Amino acid sequence: MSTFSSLNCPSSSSCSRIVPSSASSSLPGNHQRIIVSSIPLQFLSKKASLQSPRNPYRNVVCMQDGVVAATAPPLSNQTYMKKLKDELLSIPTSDECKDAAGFDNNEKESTVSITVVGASGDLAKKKIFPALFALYYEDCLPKHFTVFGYARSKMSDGELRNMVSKTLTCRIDKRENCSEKMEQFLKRCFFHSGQYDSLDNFAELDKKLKEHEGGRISNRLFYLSVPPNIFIDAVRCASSSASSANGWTRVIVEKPFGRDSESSTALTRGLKQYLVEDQIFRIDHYLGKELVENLSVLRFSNLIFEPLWSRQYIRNVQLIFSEDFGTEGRGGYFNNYGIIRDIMQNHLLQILALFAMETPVSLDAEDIRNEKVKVLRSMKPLQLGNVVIGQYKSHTKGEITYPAYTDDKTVPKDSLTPTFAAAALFIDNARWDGVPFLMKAGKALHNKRAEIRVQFRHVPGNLYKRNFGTDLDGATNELVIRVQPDEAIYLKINNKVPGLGMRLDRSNLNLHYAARYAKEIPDAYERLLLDAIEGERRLFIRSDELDAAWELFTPLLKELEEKKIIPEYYPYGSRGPVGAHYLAARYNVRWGDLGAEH
Ligand SMILES: NC(=O)C1=CN([C@@H]2O[C@H](COP(=O)(O)OP(=O)(O)OC[C@H]3O[C@@H](n4cnc5c(N)ncnc54)[C@H](OP(=O)(O)O)[C@@H]3O)[C@@H](O)[C@H]2O)C=CC1
Ligand SMILES: O=C1O[C@H](COP(=O)(O)O)[C@@H](O)[C@H](O)[C@H]1O
Repeated sequence: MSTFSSLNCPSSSSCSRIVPSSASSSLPGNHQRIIVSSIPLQFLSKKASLQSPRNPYRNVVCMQDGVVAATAPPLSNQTYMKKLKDELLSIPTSDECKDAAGFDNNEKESTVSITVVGASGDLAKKKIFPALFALYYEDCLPKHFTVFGYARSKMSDGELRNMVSKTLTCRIDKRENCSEKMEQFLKRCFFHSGQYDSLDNFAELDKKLKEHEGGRISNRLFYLSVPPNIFIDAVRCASSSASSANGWTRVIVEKPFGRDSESSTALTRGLKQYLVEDQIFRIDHYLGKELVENLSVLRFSNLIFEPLWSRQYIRNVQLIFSEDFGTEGRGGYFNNYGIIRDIMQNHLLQILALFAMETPVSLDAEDIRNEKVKVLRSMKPLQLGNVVIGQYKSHTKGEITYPAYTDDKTVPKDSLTPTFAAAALFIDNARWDGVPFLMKAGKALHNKRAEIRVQFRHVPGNLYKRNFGTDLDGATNELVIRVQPDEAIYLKINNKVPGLGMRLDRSNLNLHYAARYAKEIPDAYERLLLDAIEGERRLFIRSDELDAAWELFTPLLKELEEKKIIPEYYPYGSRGPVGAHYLAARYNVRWGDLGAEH
């Protein structure tokens, strides 16, 4: 354990001398600041009156006796520790611990304005406003913040509030002051109607933002929740007419980031005419999901997994996404993209990269993203022969007839767009050579699920071989990380059935989140919005990652379209095309989600 303390500091802002020490010394106002590395937060926070709104990597706690402390994660390098120390020392010594926790030194003088561009749309209503409210409800937003909705639709502030209020919920419903909090939150929400390509309309927005900022340092976050063809216009106008003059300006960009390498490069080039890379936050909401974030913790903070994490012990890895509903309502968008672009090229590939990367130098965003890029660049572009595509067709079950994909009025009757795909990918590096990474994603299947399955090799010279019968594959260990629903991590092991005989069965060592943790899991958008406000880029996609991801998929996507490959049709609500089984069988793999007990 390394402990640091600040010595002889006349005031917090002039504090610059930090020496490693086993104990911290006092600061004016009976406050002390210590940074402790590699100590789980619960040991520090026993006496805590308030824990930082976030995050495991920058925990700042305020203790009742006035001690302000931060934990640094294991693996933190010197640069990270230095940054953390500087940050901690810049926290004002004030009795208002709350203000100090997690926010920057200028909290009292600065504001954050969040503008949701496309505020009248589906994503804004469904995800963005509710996530912002949840952050407010949890006291995670800075003291001075304003939310602006921006869209072409005409709406008054009251109408926006009315629209937003319909989708707000109190995630932690035991709190009594929920409706009061909603009222307070809605009072911070405003609307400005304007065109996405109008410098004047954004200048009007700027004027309104300034009125709310009241002369404080202004930090501005624009969330582009509009169709992709509008991204560049909106960024041009926001950056030219409504950038912050004295604080930061950041832009969250929603997927799709293009539809192939060329269009993605053009989009990046377009954005970079007006923004630098550090201002662009490309969101992939799967990176904000609790169990995806936990992947690195599981792997790098437990001795038992990392030594097994290679071709030596792992037979195959499966990344599975399924939804039990079709593209209802989004057919117009979906038909131009298809499931490979919608889910595989981003969500599943991001999970794969996190899963397979080498240990990063530190938990800094750049170190993690560097490792992810290396994985992506070590992969071979996908071959048509390693892919199966499908499309759902109508199916009648009892009284109910479920529609075919092409029954959607916004989808052409002869559409070949895949709503299902399975693929085998390979990473050409020393750790993963020859290990199939199988992906499967589909809409209108029999269940809704996202999971990672790791199937281990056979036990060499297994003494209990004869107890397993002929199905040796069925007896190998499997680690399942269920991202959703009903989050869980379980490991399938072989176990002796209690009794006088020697019968083995398969059991699960099961970490079931609902049973283990009382706290509800935050929505991915909450985590990502807070990260963007805090300038934490770890969970956002860097442009070179995006380029590498498109390079893997673009040749295949072109070939599918040029050759007009016909998808295998599967009934709505089924387990998908049988072709997916043949693809897996080619690599001696069985899909783990389709077994008798999974
Ligand atoms: N909805 C979802 O679940 C998800 C969406 N996304 C992405 O997020 C972004 C927003 O999605 P979503 O809210 O569904 O999109 P919408 O189609 O609902 O569009 C959002 C808003 O943009 C404006 N708009 C729509 N079409 C046009 C157009 N052709 N020209 C100008 N303005 C238009 C409309 O506002 P107005 O007319 O008032 O200006 C609309 O309310 C998209 O990039 C989408 O791909 C990503 C993941 C999931
Ligand atoms: O990005 C997308 O994700 C959703 C699934 O997200 P989830 O968090 O509900 O699992 C998917 O329905 C949509 O097609 C896709 O664009």
